[in-house]
Amino acid sequence: MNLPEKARKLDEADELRGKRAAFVLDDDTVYLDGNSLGALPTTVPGRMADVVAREWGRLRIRSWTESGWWTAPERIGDRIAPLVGAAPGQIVVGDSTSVNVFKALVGAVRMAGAERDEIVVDATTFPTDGYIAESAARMTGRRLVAVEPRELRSALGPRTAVALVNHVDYRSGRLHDLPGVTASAHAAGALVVWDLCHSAGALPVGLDAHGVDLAVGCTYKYLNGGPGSPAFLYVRRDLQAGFDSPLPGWNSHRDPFGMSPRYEAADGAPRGRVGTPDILSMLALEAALEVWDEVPIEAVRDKSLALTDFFLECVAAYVPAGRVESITPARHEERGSQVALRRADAGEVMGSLIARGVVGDFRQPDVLRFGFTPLYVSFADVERAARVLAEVISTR
Ligand SMILES: Cc1ncc(COP(=O)(O)O)c(C=O)c1O
Ligand SMILES: Nc1c(O)cccc1C(=O)C[C@H](N)C(=O)O
Repeated sequence: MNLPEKARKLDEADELRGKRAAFVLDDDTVYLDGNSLGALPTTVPGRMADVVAREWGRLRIRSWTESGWWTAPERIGDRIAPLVGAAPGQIVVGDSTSVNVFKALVGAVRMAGAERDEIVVDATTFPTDGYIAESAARMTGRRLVAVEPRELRSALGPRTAVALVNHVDYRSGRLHDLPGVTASAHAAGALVVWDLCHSAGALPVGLDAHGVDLAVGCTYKYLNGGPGSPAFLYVRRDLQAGFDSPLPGWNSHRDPFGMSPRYEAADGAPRGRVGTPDILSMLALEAALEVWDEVPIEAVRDKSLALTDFFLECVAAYVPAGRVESITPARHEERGSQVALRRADAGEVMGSLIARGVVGDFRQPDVLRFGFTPLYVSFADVERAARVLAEVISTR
């Protein structure tokens, strides 16, 4: 069977194929950039029109209560919860991932105790996490220790307050061992904060099952919340009472409208809130999450692995050996939902791919990054992307 035929067969058998119609996409483009900005779900424009015209335009201030604006951060957190394996009441939506990394790290250091004087961060982290961790370490008088992911488990010890780890590496697509690293952190008496930006909505995370302490993630990638949609913060239920937020804004007060000069933290997930939520973005995200109704995250993972396997197969068949090198692990247990190919002229190659309708990312210094969003990427897309990649490379 040739590869286009194989793609057709795989698409016919794909139980998620109907979900593509739930997104605004054009058939001329193969969109492999959902790990940077997810596509627009068809549920969003109508909902936004209603939020603006009726809830804001006509109800105005009444919408904080009558339209459920005030409680949106917790309500939408509960909608994300099953996708990352969390029971309700532990996730709050708001702010950016960067801000939530700060809250989680400083909150964890405060819970860990004074004798634990190190913050460990994975050395390959997405830059914002590293920058924030450095600042959090300076502010809390801790030492920042950057460790290669494969050495993380042995680096955790009696001095570790908290480790901040990316679940999936944004550049290589490597999936880190969340159960193993979490268990090692706990064995060392330390806490762990996971950055789920590249795994939430792409694969099962199992936050509760693995006893994760705190986690953060963005919602504009695999959760399709839109540009700059708010991030989320998970604090495990039994840690919530001890979570002392470094940004105790009035929205996290036990009685915000009491307007008391004395701060008293709210119970539960709302303790992670800060100031007034970004309602328009937040409600766009809520509408976007409707596409997940009746979609098991396990089915998404199965298709994701099938898509990345098929892409690697097509690249191997179409691109002459030695012209690209995959830096994404071949083993399923170590692979997220993207494939990263290394080539010295990756920037120019990605430019040509985009000009031919295959949209991925270039990441410094030499990485072609292709993200596979199982809800709307087809096997035919995958075959076409690999074929166009081979054409572009053959001209260089
Ligand atoms: C792993 C990771 N963390 C954090 C961020 C950024 O977070 P923010 O929402 O603050 O821009 C990204 C992507 O932008 C990311 O890939
Ligand atoms: N957040 C982004 C943005 O505001 C503009 C462009 C790209 C992004 C991204 O999300 C980048 C992404 N985190 C990455 O893994 O490279």
